[in-house]
Formats: sequence, C-alpha cells, structure tokens
Amino acid sequence: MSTASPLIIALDYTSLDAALCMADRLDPTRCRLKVGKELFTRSGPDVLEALHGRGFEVFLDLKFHDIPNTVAGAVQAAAEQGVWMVNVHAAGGRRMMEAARERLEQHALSTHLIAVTVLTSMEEQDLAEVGITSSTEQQVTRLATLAKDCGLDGVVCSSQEAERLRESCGPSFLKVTPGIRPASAAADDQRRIMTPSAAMAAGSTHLVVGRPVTQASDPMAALLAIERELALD
Ligand SMILES: O=C(O)c1cc(=O)[nH]c(=O)n1[C@@H]1O[C@H](COP(=O)(O)O)[C@@H](O)[C@H]1O
Repeated sequence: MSTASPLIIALDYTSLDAALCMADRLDPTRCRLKVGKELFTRSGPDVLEALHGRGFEVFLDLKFHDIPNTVAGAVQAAAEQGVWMVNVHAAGGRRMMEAARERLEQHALSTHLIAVTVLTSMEEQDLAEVGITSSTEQQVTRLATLAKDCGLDGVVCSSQEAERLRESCGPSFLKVTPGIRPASAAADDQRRIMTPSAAMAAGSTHLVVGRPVTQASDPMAALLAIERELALD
C-alpha cells in the first residue's frame, strides 16, 4: 500500500511483539514505518514480512557503512526483501555509494537509496572531536552533494539544513529529516530539531518521527495532531 503522507514513524522497539502492537495502532494509508538497528537486530527479517503483510511501506534504517562490496550486498539484500527505502552513511565515500547504487540497478531493484549526512544528535563540537572542522551545514552540504553525484535518491539530514539542500541539490532530491519535535515535545537526545510544519516549510520531503508518537499516551492522536499541523487531514 502506498501513501502520499510525508510521515515516517520510527518503530524503535526492543521486540517484534511491541513493534507490531504499535503498527496495529497506526494506519498504512497515513504513514510509513521505519525499522532501525535495535529492532532488526532482535527480530531479523520477520519484522519486514509482518509490516509488509499489514500494508506498510518500510524504511530499513541500518545505516550501512563498510567496504563497497559489503555495502552493495547489504543494500541488495534489503531491497530484495521489498523495503521502500534503505540507507548508507555518506561518510563511506564515493566508491561505496556508487557500488550500492549500481547493485540496485543491475538487479532492477527500485528501493530508494539514501545517505545519512551528519546525525541529528550531533552538533559542531561533536564534529570537531572526530576531526571535522567545517560547520555542520558545510559538512551536510558536502556529503549531500557527494551522495547526489553518486546517483543516490536523497539524504537523511536535519530540517535545519533542508532549505540549503533544496537549493544545492534540487527539490526532487529526497530530504528525510529526523529530529522532528512538535512544539510541546521533549528534545530527548536530539540536538538539531524543528517542528513538523517548520520542517516541511524548510524543504523536508519526509519527516521521521519516533518518540513523540510512539511514547505518547495515545499514539494515533499524536499522529493526527501532526497531520493537523501539516494540514494533511
Ligand atoms: O537515519 C535516521 O533515521 C536517523 C538519522 C539521524 O541523523 N537522526 C536520527 O534520529 N535518525 C533516526 O530517527 C529516529 C528519531 O527518533 P525520535 O528521536 O524518537 O523521533 C531514530 O530512529 C533515529 O535512529
């Protein structure tokens, strides 16, 4: 089932049962779901089958970062399981990203391939500690431009950089932005955050929302409130 909604709900759960419990409270015509490292490491591919069976499109967020041949194989494996989107770390470099894209093309796999730029939990002092002296915005732009040049479909970035990327990489280049926080929600461990409506206005094409929905006392009400803020309802 495909949806026009920009919302991707992060199913960051410790068990398949808990993740499916949440999925059953959501509607595949109103959002996509993201499966990340913890859930996939615990449940394996069963979670993908279960979510696809419920009609959801799935973003498999395993942020692959390894030598080109290994990443190409991992991206192929994800795509062959029918996921809508998969990601790699742009910091893995040109040959890694090109190998992943070429592998999808060779096998006529249509899964969206995107690259993580700078994690939304990081700010400039975190970058400096790992030897990156450019500003966050410069680093995100550098990695996004490289990802586009390698033929990727888009990037994961914070909405704070989305506007600049709309100019440098064009509106159709996907800008998938976590760090989304409705005005009343806690920032948690996120650093570069924005509200849903500000993020869309800034040029995000998709919003990744986790805890503000999944830890709300009424997750569907939290999702509907975001839809209202975005005037999607
Ligand atoms: O690739 C991601 O999805 C991702 C990249 C990034 O830079 N920051 C980030 O928070 N994420 C993911 O987005 C989700 C955000 O969840 P919440 O902070 O609970 O809304 C988590 O599943 C993160 O793993």
